[in-house]
Amino acid sequence: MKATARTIALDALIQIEQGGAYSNLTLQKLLQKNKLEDSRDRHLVTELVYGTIQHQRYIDFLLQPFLKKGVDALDQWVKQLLRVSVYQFVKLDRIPSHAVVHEAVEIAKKKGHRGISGMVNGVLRSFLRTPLRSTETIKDDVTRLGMETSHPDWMIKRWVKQFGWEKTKQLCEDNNRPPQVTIRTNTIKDSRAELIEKLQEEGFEVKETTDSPYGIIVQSGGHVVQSKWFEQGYFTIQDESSMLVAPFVDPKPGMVVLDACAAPGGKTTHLAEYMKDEGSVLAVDMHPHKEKLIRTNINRLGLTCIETQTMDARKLPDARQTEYDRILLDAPCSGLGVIRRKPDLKWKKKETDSADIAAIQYDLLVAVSKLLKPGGQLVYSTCTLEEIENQDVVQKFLENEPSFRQIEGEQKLILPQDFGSDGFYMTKLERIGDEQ
Ligand SMILES: C[S@@+](CC[C@H](N)C(=O)[O-])C[C@H]1O[C@@H](n2cnc3c(N)ncnc32)[C@H](O)[C@@H]1O
Repeated sequence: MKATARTIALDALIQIEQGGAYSNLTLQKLLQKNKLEDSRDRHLVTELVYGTIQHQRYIDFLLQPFLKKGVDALDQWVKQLLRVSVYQFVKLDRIPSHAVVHEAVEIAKKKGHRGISGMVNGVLRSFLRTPLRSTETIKDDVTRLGMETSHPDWMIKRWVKQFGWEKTKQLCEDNNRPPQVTIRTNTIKDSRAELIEKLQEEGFEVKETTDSPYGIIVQSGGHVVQSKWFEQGYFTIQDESSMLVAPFVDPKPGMVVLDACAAPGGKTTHLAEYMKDEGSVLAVDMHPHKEKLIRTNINRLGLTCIETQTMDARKLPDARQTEYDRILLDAPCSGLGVIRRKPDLKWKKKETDSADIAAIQYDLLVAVSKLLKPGGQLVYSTCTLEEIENQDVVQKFLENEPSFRQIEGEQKLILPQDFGSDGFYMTKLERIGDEQ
């Protein structure tokens, strides 16, 4: 079967649900393998995959009455084919319904037998003849919000406890909006204002970010990695929340800095740029292939003060005698602040995952804290919103490590709705100096 936008989207949806890889990586791989000529087709694949996963729970709710044994009893590919078709019916105005049905039936004929294509045809046509099922009959507020915005109940309940109802509702709605494309100026090479001019000359429509003085929002003009200034190291693609971390760590030129969980190096390279490439930054990550990603970024940006190492950061105190002025622990986490970029997290993560990863985060924090100079500062950050992985980890650490204190006022929790960037947590700890 010749690959089309819809068959590629279907393959991606099947692989994402069955396999371990996250949506962004699977999609990237499939788009690279099947080279679609037309950029509109590439956009359509992305839209179909993200949209279907984003609205999965709602789509299944709408489909349920048309399936005798329910959505989950279907073969994986039939389930995804029905889901992606319903997504187009209810969320995309520009594709005529008869075209959606026709394409789905053609795919079903090629992939299955006549019975299946007949069933797909029947379900989709009945769906179109019937008024949309209403969520108003769902009595429980959490389940109704979960159904309407497609989030699991447990996630909503936890957020309601942390943020209250209104913020949670907004958060769920914002998680289904596409994130902005933002880039960070490499200040070693250029100023933000000059980079803006360069990009405008290339035809990109851009504007400054509001919270980071280094960020640029790319509104249109194509894929910004195709700009010649990307290849020449003038910028890094990075979300605005992540751009706030290096200034929060605030390392001075000449300092000795550790970035303990560094790949792919978005924050490491910002730390080096912030230090005017003077001093030293050690970038550690557990996985060898990820160390290579950091190196690629360092080379592209033309930075010289960074050393990289593959290692489990929990073993660093045995491996290194150095004492650091600043440490960044941008810890592995459940990632629930970046659902806009990886909507499948909603379906892949389990309620107990945060507690499991919190144990690793705590061990990492204890280990790297041993390498901090007295008077030095350590930033703990994650791209999740969960208290268990953020405030609770820090609290437990402070209770067990009396030589550390949390610097007053130096704790930020950013929600996607705050200024349109990823959900993020960061806080600053200090090792109390010898004289105190
Ligand atoms: C949140 S990501 C870091 C993102 C990075 N700071 C950036 O801004 O580009 C967490 C990283 O921690 C790494 N990691 C997980 N466990 C680790 C460990 N025990 N030691 C070192 N790195 C670890 C993962 O491979 C992953 O690359």
